[in-house]
Amino acid sequence: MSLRLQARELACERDDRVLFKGLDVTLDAGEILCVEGPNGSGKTTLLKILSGQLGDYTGELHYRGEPLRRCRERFLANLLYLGHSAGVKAGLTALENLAWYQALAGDAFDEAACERALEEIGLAGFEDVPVGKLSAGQARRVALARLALGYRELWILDEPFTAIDKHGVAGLERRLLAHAERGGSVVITTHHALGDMAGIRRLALGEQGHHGEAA
Ligand SMILES: Nc1ncnc2c1ncn2[C@@H]1O[C@H](COP(=O)(O)OP(=O)(O)OP(=O)(O)O)[C@@H](O)[C@H]1O
Repeated sequence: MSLRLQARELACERDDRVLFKGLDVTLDAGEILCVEGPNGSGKTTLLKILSGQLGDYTGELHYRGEPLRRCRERFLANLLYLGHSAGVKAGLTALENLAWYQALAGDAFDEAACERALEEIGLAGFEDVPVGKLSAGQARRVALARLALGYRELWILDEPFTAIDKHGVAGLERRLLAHAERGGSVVITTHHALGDMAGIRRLALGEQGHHGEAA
């Protein structure tokens, strides 16, 4: 398995409070890492650091053995980051949102692929509905449809299960496993208890000791 993402001695403070320090994270191809911890323990902050969105931390971050700052473009081309909020445009339809994502990623608009992604995520028939008129769970599903749009080897997903029903959660868990099986990697935070996902690694932040990594 090739080493994909490696963080060494990461430390981050907010308002003079240490969120974590001495944190080592490694993520190989085919691995799923679940970052756990109570509210405010730094999960979102860590995911933002790992996805190259924050600079105010100390420690080292490497992607495929190279310092991230030296290969940022290649790293971003291989990354799919889904943030805490659904991050969808309320004034655009479900289909237009996916077209927008594709354009942002520098991909050509592929209407058939977008429709397929929406169907896979349970939104067949809602393609032309403005996202502002969808339910919270449906809007989240529009964001999640990006997981089926093109291939990115690294997924960093912040609370992707928010507002998703039981059936949708099971489908998303299957999608994560399938991604790992084909060599993709995932870093995920969730307050949702993940189902029986063999091989998942866990990283505990917060009260368990802010830098303990469990197998
Ligand atoms: N830009 C910022 N400026 C100041 N403090 C911040 C900033 N971003 C986050 N924090 C603080 O850092 C702490 C960790 O926030 P973070 O969002 O990483 O926690 P979390 O573990 O993801 O929480 P939750 O489970 O509630 O989503 C919080 O106390 C938050 O107020």
